[in-house]
Amino acid sequence: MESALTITGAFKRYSTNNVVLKGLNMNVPFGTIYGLLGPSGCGKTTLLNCIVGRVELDVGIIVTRAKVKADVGYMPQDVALYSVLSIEETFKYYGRLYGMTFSEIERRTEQLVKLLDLPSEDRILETLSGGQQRRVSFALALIHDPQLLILDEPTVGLDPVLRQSIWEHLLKLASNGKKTIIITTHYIEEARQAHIIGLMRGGVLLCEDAPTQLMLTHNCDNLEQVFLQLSHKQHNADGEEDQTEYKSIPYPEKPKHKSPPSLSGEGWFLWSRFMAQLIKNWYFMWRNKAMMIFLLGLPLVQCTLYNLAIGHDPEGLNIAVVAEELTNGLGECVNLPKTGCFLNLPLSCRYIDKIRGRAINLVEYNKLEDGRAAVGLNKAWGVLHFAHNYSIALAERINLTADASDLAVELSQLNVWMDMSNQYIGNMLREDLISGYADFLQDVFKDCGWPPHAANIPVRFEDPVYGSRNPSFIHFASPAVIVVFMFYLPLMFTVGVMLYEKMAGILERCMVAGVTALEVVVAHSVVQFVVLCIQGMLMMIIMYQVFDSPFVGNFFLTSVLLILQGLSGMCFGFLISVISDTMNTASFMGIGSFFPLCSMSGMLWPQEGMHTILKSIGWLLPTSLPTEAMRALTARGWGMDHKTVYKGFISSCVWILFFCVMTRFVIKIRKGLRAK
Ligand SMILES: Nc1ncnc2c1ncn2[C@@H]1O[C@H](COP(=O)(O)OP(=O)(O)OP(=O)(O)O)[C@@H](O)[C@H]1O
Repeated sequence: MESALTITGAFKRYSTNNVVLKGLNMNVPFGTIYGLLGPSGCGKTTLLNCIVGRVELDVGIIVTRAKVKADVGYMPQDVALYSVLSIEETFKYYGRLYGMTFSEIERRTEQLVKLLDLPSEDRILETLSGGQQRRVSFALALIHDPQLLILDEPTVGLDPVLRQSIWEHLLKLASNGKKTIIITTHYIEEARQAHIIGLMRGGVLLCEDAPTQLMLTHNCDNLEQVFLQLSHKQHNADGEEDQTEYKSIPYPEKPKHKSPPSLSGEGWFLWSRFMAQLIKNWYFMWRNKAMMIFLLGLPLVQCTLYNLAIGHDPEGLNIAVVAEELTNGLGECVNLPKTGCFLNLPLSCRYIDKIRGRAINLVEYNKLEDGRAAVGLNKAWGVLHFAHNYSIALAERINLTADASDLAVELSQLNVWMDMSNQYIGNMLREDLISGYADFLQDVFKDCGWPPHAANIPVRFEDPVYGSRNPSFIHFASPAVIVVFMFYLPLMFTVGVMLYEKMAGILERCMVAGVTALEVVVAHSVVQFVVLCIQGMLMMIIMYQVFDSPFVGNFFLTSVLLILQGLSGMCFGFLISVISDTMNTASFMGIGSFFPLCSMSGMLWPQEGMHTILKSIGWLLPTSLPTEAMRALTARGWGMDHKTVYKGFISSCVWILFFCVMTRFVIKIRKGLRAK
């Protein structure tokens, strides 16, 4: 009888102590149903995985009439389908993968829904029972009418009537359609309907023959007894010379003749398969509306929160005031003139008036000890102390300048004790108190007819070359915030989607159907590109239109830089997805990389202020140079001819390349490890 598939001398192990296939030989005649029977863990699934190319044999040869992956219909043990897609969408996706037209898919869907008693086509897979999901999975193996069907326990958990109708259909396929079917099942009696039975135990096939012939040869009434008899023989075979056929062959010392994959794909990139991937991605996003809203809403919310929460000067900060020269306290100030050259009146009132504002809230204390205690108890951020004849001493200091007495210099001093435990608040208050003093003194000089500038230190800050006179932290950090978000949002999306497909076995199932890694990556990149363009646009609108961060640069160049940054994050996502096998590992990698990237990329603090060693490597990080380039583009309006700008672009491109090469490298290493 002509062979549809032969396996010779197959060995496969997952580790040195876990040899699963031990020199297995198998012959599946053309146009038959081959029932592969064996106890749990004997290696049936591993064998089927080797046939469809999910797993590589270490040693051995697989020869099959099926030449390309599309000639095979495969139903894995796990459902491995997109649970958020409907039955119809799933059929369309797989149909398109196999190059079927939409009308062919429709016709076939109708037949299969009837045959397998599937629920309505618009039902979402996750709403189906386990048995219904398995039937959808089975239908997908049949959808393109393949010549070789590999079915891993297709009838488990099904109603006996349905099981019978499935077997009848398989028999029809084998006899009328000349299809070859390899099927594993736990129901031994059900397997009697197969044309050939292969009894597998301990990584070898104990025998393969027609079920009736098997029972006849071994003089048994049923297959169960045959299996028991053969299992005993295999168990006792070790010591007996004449029963070598049951012995498992030791794993070869140096596995050498690895056979090439028995099934080839149809090229690295097929437009129809790529389009099928795109359609599936669209269905996936459409069904995951909550995820998409989150992905597009997150940059909006994050940028808005960032602008509302960060960078604004604190307000309502208490400052204690002890003015010994005011016998009736600060209330005295109300009746004093706010302007004019009255050096004999308490000048502390005019200064206090200058600093009183939104940021500073003045709280009066009678004694210096009380004021200082208030700072100690965190009731005030600082205490201002005016001596009892502060104004007289200050007037003497102004009038006599160089001839003023030491006592006058001492008493004209405004003493301040600050709580500097909070760097930003401490520095801001200090700056306000000093600039307020300069303003107050200038006013006095002006009112007395003296040149106001003489009250200042002789340094004049002209209009800044770049930026504003009062730059804010928010303007410093916003380019970095956009760059970091543009890196991490695609990373999250890519890792989420890729790991979901990988962990559910969906990716492998698609690859068995012929999809290539290139098609998966390109289809994902197209979707990701659209998503990241929208995300980037939203962030730019929030940052530069709604909240008015300075933007004096070239919009096109800035957009290109952000897109490159997004692609770099996506490629990092690919790398994390191939390294990690679980969401936990991926989360650790994502979170673990987030903080070093934020702290060392100049987002929170200028790189110039970092430790020398960190400074020498910090610029290498994927967000460092692009952040500087973004600042140069948006705040300085520099172009591509400037080093800071083009270095940002080069950095993003190099990181994209690096992540891609590393991803390829990790895939290769992991493949090598699996093969060992
Ligand atoms: N990816 C893997 N890594 C390591 N060991 C594996 C892997 N896959 C399978 N094994 C081991 O190989 C052996 C055979 O597993 P396999 O799934 O092929 O058996 P099976 O006959 O299909 O069992 P069942 O009928 O329960 O599905 C088992 O001991 C299993 O633990």
